[in-house]
Amino acid sequence: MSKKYAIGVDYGTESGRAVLVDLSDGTEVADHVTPYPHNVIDEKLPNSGVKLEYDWALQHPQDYLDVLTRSVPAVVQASGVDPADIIGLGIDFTACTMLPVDAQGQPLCFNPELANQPHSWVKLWKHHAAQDEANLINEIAERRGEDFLPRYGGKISSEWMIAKVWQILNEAPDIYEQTDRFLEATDWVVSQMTGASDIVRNSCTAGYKAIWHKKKGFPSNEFFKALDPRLENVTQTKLRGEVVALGTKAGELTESMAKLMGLQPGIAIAVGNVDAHAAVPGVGVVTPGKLVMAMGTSICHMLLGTEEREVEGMCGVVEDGIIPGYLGYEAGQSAVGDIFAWYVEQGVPAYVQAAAEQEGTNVHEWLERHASAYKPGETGLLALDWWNGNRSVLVDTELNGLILGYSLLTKPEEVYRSLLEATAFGTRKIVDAFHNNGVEVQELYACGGLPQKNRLLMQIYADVTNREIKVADSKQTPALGAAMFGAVAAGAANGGYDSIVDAAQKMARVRKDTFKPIPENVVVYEKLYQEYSKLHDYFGRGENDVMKRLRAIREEARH
Ligand SMILES: Nc1ncnc2c1ncn2[C@@H]1O[C@H](COP(=O)(O)OP(=O)(O)O)[C@@H](O)[C@H]1O
Ligand SMILES: O=C(CO)[C@@H](O)[C@@H](O)COP(=O)(O)O
Repeated sequence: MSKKYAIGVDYGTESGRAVLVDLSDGTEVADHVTPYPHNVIDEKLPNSGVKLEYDWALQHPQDYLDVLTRSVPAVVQASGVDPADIIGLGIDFTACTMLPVDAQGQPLCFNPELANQPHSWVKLWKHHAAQDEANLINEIAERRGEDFLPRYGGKISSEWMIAKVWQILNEAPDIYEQTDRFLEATDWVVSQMTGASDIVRNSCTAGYKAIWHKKKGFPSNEFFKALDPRLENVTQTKLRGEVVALGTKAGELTESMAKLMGLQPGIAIAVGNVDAHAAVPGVGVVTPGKLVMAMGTSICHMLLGTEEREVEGMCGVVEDGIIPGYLGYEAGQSAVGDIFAWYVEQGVPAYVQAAAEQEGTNVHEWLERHASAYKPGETGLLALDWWNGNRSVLVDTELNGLILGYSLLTKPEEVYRSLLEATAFGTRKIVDAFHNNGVEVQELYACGGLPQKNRLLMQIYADVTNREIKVADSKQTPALGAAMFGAVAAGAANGGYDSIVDAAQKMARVRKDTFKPIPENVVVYEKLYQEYSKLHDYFGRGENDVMKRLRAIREEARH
């Protein structure tokens, strides 16, 4: 039998990439990236120019289809593989990235009459403008003693489905009315490939992002009624749809999409998945004790467990949510690479840019090299990593960043180093929260763009957490994981696999080189972490709500 292949498509925040994978050993034969033509829409709507409010982050659904029709043919062509040997395709996505669709499954923003209404567009995961709704969801759920709250670390995030749906209802009831269903973008893109009129939802986003439970389903209608009487039946109406397990075949590729994607019609399309969750088998983790960090613009922390535990501020624990047979735990930091990008774009003096350019390197690399010359603690700086709020463990998007310890001698590379360290302290908070609450963390596994881009960052993470870090050998780990799920959807009988564990065992690899904690650094970072924790609690747990007061003053000033 000839070699068989699957394709994984990873939808990130700014681009989508396709990877064509050899199913015998996981070799990534070809990959191709399509930057989203409209990128993140956070200032004004395309065409109409309608201005967006603060904290909004939208996307254009056509950009997702462009990834399929540009990157997929590109990998098939570059690999020289016969499309007849490509047996399955899986996708993974940022989440909760959601959109309203009509009865035909078409995004409302495709309708020219609705395109000038911000609420008709895709809300990206980092759309944070539904915080008021999230606060009320939490208040009401707590008052009613809803048993789902502990599964989400005590708080439902404004990034998630219910808060976003409610924001649409509150601010654009007409759009809410015209919505047939609210879908995760990952499920919508799958439906576009399978042409299925009955759209299936994947258990991962349903569980982590829409408060769905394998045994209990969604929260009760009474709960939704208590939020808002207009939401009473939302789970039977606009959130309806069969919820199926990861690895399930959602359907088969349609003739028309096959033509556009350069594939054969009828191949297996797996149900959608989330980027971070797909990365777990992608890095070969199929057992507890190993925390996987998908490190990019943000970090998602993924961990398997055998018992349901309550962990402060975790994003969620979902049965079978990552690997069937285990409880999947997720936590996260909503900005990491994004913070470094902010500094490079907004904070670096011209002489650094000029020096980097002259040396033929990019500003990140220049800063990393110069920051590496410092010992832990030597900068005298300490930062709180809340440039995009705090996802875990405080679950509060209204917190902001802070850098302490500036002097007239402070150098840009010192600030950069303090930002790298701040994000490592944020990860340490998460590791401690799991480990101290009975969900063991023995080793760290890293994947995503950052481990390949910044060695200093990775060493700091090993030192701050005092744990060895293994790095994925794959450059595109979520896409590799997605391809594995595509192979599972196809099944062993067709040259794929019958379970994700089988697929991961054959196809995943980590690099030989690992990052090991350096004992003398660990000691200094322990001291700095204690200081970080004090600042974290002071500004983040209500002792001094100055960050929130500043926000309120800013809002007043803007209106
Ligand atoms: N050398 C570097 N060191 C640290 N961060 C970097 C470096 N180069 C780029 N970045 C950051 O990496 C992030 C992109 O990560 P990547 O994993 O490629 O994307 P995504 O999260 O969208 O999948 C950006 O936020 C960017 O600022
Ligand atoms: O929230 C999740 C997963 O639950 C991510 O999709 C979101 O943080 C975006 O991740 P990336 O920064 O694109 O890697």
